[in-house]
Amino acid sequence: MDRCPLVAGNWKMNGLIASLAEIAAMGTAYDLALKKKVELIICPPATLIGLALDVAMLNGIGLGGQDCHAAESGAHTGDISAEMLKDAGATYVILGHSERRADHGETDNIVRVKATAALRAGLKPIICVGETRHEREAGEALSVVGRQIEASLPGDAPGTIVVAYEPVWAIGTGLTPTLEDVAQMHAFARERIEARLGGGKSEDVRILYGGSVKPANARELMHVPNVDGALVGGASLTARDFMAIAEAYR
Ligand SMILES: O=C(CO)COP(=O)(O)O
Repeated sequence: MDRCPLVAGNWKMNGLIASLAEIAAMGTAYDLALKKKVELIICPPATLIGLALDVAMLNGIGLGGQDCHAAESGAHTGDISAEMLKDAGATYVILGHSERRADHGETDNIVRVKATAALRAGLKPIICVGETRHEREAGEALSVVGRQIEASLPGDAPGTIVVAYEPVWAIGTGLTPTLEDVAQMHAFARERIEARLGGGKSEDVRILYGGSVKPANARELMHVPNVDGALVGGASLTARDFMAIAEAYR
């Protein structure tokens, strides 16, 4: 088992050309010693991927998209294919984020088909799963996430895929699960990923925690067993906060 931790910034629908200065500042703080400890990527809005490429590459920071269409090209106004993201310079793509599941009705089936498209294009999918507050309170968190893993991951996916556990109630709220709950969920997720992919591949799959990761809680969350990094929303918008989170791995 040799999983390099991954800290990924999800900028969601935030970021203008001026925001590229934050990526440049992240690069300044991402020194050689830290590069050996943790991989960093930023998933800006698609409008910025091409523009961010030079500054990101120069600094060893990767880029990802936030969604893709299942088809390679065609009559799908407003959509972007995995091949287009790859062409623009992305190496990852976030899929099945709870905001897309809620805003765009994305089901596990849709997420799985998109993940297959991402792999076809040579992108690493970051597949998001996580229970709602209602589901957690009903004692269904594990079963919901187990089902999402089973149905959202392509069964033949390689160990290079990434899974992000993001409890919906922890996103943008400042709330986080207890460290015990995170440990339980991540261990369970790895079991379910193994059941889905087989062949010991789950040992290579990085399982990120997401939901109100901040500089103040990053260190303890990132050191929970089976937590292989973070998917960061709000705190990824500034170099100061994002790099303070990455420092948890120094
Ligand atoms: O949804 C998230 C990342 O994908 C988490 O967002 P916050 O870090 O803002 O809670």
